[in-house]
Amino acid sequence: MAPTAPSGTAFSTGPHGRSLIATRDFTPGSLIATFSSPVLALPDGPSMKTTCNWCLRVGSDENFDPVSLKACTGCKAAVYCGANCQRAHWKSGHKTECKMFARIRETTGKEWLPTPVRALAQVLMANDKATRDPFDGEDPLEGNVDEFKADEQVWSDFELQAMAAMTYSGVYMNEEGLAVARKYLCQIQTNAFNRLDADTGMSGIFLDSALARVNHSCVPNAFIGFDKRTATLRAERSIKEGEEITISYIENDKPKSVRREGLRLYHFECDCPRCVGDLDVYQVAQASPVISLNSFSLQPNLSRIQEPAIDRSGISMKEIENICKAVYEQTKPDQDNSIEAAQARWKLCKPLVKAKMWAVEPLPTTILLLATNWQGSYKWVVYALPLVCFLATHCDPYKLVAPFMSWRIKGVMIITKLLALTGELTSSGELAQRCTHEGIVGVLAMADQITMCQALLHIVVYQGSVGAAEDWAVPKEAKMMLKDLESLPGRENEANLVKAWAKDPENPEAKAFYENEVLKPVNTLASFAPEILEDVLVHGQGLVVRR
Ligand SMILES: C[S@@+](CC[C@H](N)C(=O)[O-])C[C@H]1O[C@@H](n2cnc3c(N)ncnc32)[C@H](O)[C@@H]1O
Repeated sequence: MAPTAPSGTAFSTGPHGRSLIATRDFTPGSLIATFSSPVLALPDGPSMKTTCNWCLRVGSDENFDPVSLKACTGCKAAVYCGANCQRAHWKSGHKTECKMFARIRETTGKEWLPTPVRALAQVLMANDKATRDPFDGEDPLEGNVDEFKADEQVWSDFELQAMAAMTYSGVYMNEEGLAVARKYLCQIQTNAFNRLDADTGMSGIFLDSALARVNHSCVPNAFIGFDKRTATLRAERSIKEGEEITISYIENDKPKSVRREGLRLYHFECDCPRCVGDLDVYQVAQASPVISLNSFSLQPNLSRIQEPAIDRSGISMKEIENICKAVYEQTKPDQDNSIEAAQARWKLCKPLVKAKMWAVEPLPTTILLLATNWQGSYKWVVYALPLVCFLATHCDPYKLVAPFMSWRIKGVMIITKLLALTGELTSSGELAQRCTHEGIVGVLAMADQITMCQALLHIVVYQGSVGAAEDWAVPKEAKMMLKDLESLPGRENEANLVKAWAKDPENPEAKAFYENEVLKPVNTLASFAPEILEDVLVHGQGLVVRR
């Protein structure tokens, strides 16, 4: 049973092997296809107890829409958000997997398996065509087996994983069986997507044999989103009929050597324009065909994206690569977001700071980690606001030019939530006690923070409607917050002005209103970020009072 190409697309073959091409035009943000019957869809091993093992919803309290999870009474290892999911998983293979997990607990005391081992065990134990054909059928998944074989370390890791999966699943072990199991692991590694949950950061793997035909580019024209057991493929920019559809398999805003390392297990040398020209994020952004979509965003000044205020003269791509390497060596494996770690990273990033190349990694991640740290701190939370305003105006629009990308939408939502907090602190008179930065206190005292929140929520709702799944939690939450704010008594006038702007943002009056009431305070707050970072990360003595 070979996979079929979704409507609006066709399979083809080209220089990068089999591929998916568009058979009609797609506009930026539009849905190309959904993939709801994956061959494999499972949470990462350690997340097995916190994620529904069928629909992959996360049961965390931090979620906007939390779910309670119940363990399977047989193995107690898999958990589900309801009886329907449990039944569906049972029918699709948990019946045999359940016995396997019970055996594992008896013999090892463990309640989960490493993700590739569990995925492989599921394939080995499956006896349905839908699961076996993608691996063994007429038109099997690419596995790059010979290339994997040439990598001694990976090949011996695969041997261990294959033996574990064969032992746990009770599949008879011999040399031939081991070779087959290793081939399956190569196919899983080559074709399964890391299913990152946009809201919780939890991950797992997702393998669909039609989606697996999509090749990689570091300047892709499409992107994948995940929602429960469904993957959605959307256009990141306009795609014309006949054009190959590409996605990025890795974080494509990193320097070339880091991208290469990320692609190592896919066994090809990327020949996209970003790699061939060794372009940085600013150069890629400058050439982006979706710059104009930013007119309804926090960076509506399109010339800032076309001609960024950076000074590339004092820093080479080689130096950027070296900074990246040094920072990653320091932070791996568990991205430490302490002040001390940020100070060490900041020191390494100094040439990027000097060049004002704020959007070049690892600078934005360094700022983000600090902002995330501060958001959870009573003492520092107010100072997180200038940092997230800075990220949304000076980093994100260059890293991801399309304003409907989930990362950009989330950045705007974080600003909104921090403004909701500072708004309360301002009206209770507490802000000046919580924040010694006179500039921040002054801007917030002058600003109408409710109006700012309303405008930002409109951006979240609109951009969410362009490029996200209808029931993605972030725009859903934004809609509810917007409704609450719009019903505040005595603010009808302000609410109407925001609504008029959201309806017709190009209207000169509406534009002036947005610039004065929203962009000006956001940009002023953002302008404090470099000095705050310098105070904390270089002088390390807390913040000095600034006007
Ligand atoms: C998920 S598969 C994509 C479909 C694949 N081309 C096929 O024929 O099945 C990933 C593999 O496709 C190939 N591939 C993907 N993107 C590529 C690119 N930009 N250049 C060369 N090969 C690529 C590599 O062999 C990679 O390991």
